[in-house]
Amino acid sequence: MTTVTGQLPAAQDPREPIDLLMRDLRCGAGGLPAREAARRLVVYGPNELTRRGGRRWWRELVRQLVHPLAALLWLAAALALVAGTTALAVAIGVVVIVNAVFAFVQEQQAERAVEALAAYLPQRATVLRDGVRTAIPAADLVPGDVLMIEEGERICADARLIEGGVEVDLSTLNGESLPAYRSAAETDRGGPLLESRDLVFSGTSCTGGEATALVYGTGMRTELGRIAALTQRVGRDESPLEAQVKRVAWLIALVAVTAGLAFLPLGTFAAHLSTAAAFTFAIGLLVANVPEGLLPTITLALGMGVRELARGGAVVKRLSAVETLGSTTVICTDKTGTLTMNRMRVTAVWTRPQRIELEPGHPAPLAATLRLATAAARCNNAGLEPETGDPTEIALLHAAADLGVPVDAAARRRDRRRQFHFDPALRRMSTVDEIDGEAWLHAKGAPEELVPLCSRIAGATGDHDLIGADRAAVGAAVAELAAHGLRLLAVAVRRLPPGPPPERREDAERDLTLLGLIAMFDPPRPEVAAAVERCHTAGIRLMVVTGDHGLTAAEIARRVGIGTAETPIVTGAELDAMPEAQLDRLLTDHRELIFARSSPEAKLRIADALRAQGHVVAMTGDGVNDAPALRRADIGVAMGVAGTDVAREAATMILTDDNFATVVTAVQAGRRVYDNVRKFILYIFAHATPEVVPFLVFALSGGAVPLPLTVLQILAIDLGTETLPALALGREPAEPGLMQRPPRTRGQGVIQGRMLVWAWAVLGGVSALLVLAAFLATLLAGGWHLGDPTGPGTPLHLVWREATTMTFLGIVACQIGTAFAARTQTAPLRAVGLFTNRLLLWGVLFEVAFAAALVTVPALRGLFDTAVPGWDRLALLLPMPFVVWGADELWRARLRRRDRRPGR
Ligand SMILES: Nc1ncnc2c1ncn2[C@@H]1O[C@H](COP(=O)(O)OP(=O)(O)OP(=O)(O)O)[C@@H](O)[C@H]1O
Repeated sequence: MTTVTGQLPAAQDPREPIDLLMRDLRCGAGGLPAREAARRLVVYGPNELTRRGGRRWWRELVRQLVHPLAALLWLAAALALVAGTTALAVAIGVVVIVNAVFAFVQEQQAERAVEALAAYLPQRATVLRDGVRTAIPAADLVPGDVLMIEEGERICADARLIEGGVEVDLSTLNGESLPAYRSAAETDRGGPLLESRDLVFSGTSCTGGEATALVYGTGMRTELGRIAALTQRVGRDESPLEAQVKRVAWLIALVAVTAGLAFLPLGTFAAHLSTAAAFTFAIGLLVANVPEGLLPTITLALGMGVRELARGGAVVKRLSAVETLGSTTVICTDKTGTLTMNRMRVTAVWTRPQRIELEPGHPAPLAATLRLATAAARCNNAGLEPETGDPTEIALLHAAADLGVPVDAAARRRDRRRQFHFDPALRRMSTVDEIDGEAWLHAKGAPEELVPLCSRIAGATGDHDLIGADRAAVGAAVAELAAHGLRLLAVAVRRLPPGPPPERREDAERDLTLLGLIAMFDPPRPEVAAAVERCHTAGIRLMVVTGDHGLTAAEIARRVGIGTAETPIVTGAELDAMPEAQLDRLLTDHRELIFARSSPEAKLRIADALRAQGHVVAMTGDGVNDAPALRRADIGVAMGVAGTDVAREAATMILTDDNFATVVTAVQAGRRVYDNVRKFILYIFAHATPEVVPFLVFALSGGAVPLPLTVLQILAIDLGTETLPALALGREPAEPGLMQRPPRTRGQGVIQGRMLVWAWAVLGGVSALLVLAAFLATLLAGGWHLGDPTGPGTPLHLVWREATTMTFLGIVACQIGTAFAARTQTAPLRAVGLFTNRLLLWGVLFEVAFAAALVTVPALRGLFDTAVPGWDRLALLLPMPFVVWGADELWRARLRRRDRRPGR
């Protein structure tokens, strides 16, 4: 190994001859010593892109102050100023600013929730340190490191290949979608750096092959770092929910403006107000009804959803995913590692002369069995001390060791001459190994793939031609073992003719001698059965799409509750031959299906067919080839542990525990967040009726009934007392029955007719009646008669102030009832418990304190035209929340009865 001097490498040309580059980087092919790497890390800094911080947040804040709804409010403030009501103009100005700050904080929080996700998925890289393969966090890579690149990995630094060749997807750097081949054997001295055929770059991914490379640029000193200034911020897409709410917000703003304008003639001609007063009320109506706070509140709720999902093991990349998850109708899941634990154990070894169950005290293996175990240990890339590599191969090594066959990794590496990697499409791999001067091909793979390549089979007395009877025996063994849910591998060998080993796979993997079968068990994850059950009650369909044998998949699926004996098993070959119409029929006729021996293309086809039928599809995958299907599904789900970086990049959601149950939990969380958004929209909408009706009464009575509520009081409700309870509703726990109802249909709006009727007519209607009754009762009790003047200086002015205070406090009281009513959509409140949302209790306390301050603090009293009502009046307020909430309970009970009626 090269000794590293105390000096730091100077800037170098990555295309100079490799020995010069190594000299410049002061490193060798054996990698850096760990201590030198640590020192370089201090000097070069972590291998990360630094954010351009600075004044960005200012821009965000200003954006909140000038967005169209805020502009509308500014206009209202200007009009108020023109109308001579400076206090109102100032109040509106304050409202816009407070709102902007609020929205800014909410959006920042939501954004931070998404950004914090990176911590859940640390990128790792494999390097040689002190000559030993070591996995390190990608952030610790330094120039001079020797990096090992494998298929499916994201390349995390700029590097020069020193061995091997890889296909890389450079699309992040040059937008080119076709993979490029990069090889240590090529050299390019001139031309653009990105096109050099022996260089690979940070931010790209390896889609095939493997290579060793020398890192020369990390962090901001990479090609990606150079263009990072343009791409640093992850784009924030607007979710359909946000787009919908934005549309509704605009619609309501339009209604508010129209209502405000309509009030002008109504106020001046019907209520005989002065133009200035009519203006003031019109502005009040407008300000009260423009739902400027709605959107940031929804963004925050989605952001909180993202954070909560991440804690539960599901990292989503976009806010909108939370919402899509909630409407998932089909989950297409693979089997190994998702439904099962990916903890393989060989249970049986089958050869033509002997079948051994690998239990303690199993019989001594015959020569044929030992030969099979030896081949399986050769054609293997795993290690036992410590356990490294693919769980299938680790299990094979354990079995081989158990049968007394040597499994030493160093010896295996020493004898290996060539390897044909495991190809998920071919479902087999092979190695060429030199044993006692002879070259042998060792192959293992799915029996359907490997047996057709065999012309001979190992028997009790030596090898013989593979005849019909042997094929039948192998077929029977496969069927029998797979029906027990066992995963099967066939193992074969071939003695190669002298000379260099074949270059091409097809030339090597032929004329094989079948040694036998290995059966292994991969236990289902214990939590999966309950998750499957949850899917069943929630009306979510399940499809198993696996690379494994149909019978194995069907048995494992049956054990976790997916499918029955009648569930069709469709193999990859059958699917390939199936016309679209037949596939569509199959998907319509069966709620659950098993797609076995399926290819990544099959996944894509299934996802497309399901989506064309209107389904919202969540699809799991972990390989490089799964990326297109993951992109095409509504929710692509990649595995955080076993998945490749390429799959993770294509996915919308990454499971940090690879567990199917987590997908279901995420769907549940998605449903809950969506529900909660509806809850606070309901709550915010409900106040419109009790706020608008008093104005109408005033206007329609031609001013004979004095104004029951002032503009500033409306502002105090909408932008003061209600804010915290609305936010708290976004944190409601899941409502009972959340996973007992069918998924919502694609395109179903978040705001529906039934909900508006509920908000405006039921909750709002009852509230309006109550507050008007309290207002009129206070006026009448104070000696007022219809038409009596109540303006400043009149004898009844104080009575009117007391009465408006009652309207104001009445609305606050009713909204407390509404908040509790909004907590459930159909279930009775007792089913969720009164005290289960602590935040809401705090919100209500704030609401009461805020309202009390407006009524009791003398300075505020003057501004808001309030007065302290007597105890007898206050007592009128007490039942109000209960009446609103009670009316709502009755309404919900009616809905429950209707939904239960047969035929619904
Ligand atoms: N390391 C390996 N060497 C040779 N053959 C293998 C190896 N791993 C798997 N196979 C064979 O390829 C088949 C498909 O494996 P693949 O990994 O594509 O799917 P799977 O893990 O069985 O299922 P799923 O798609 O549900 O994760 C296996 O059933 C097995 O027969």
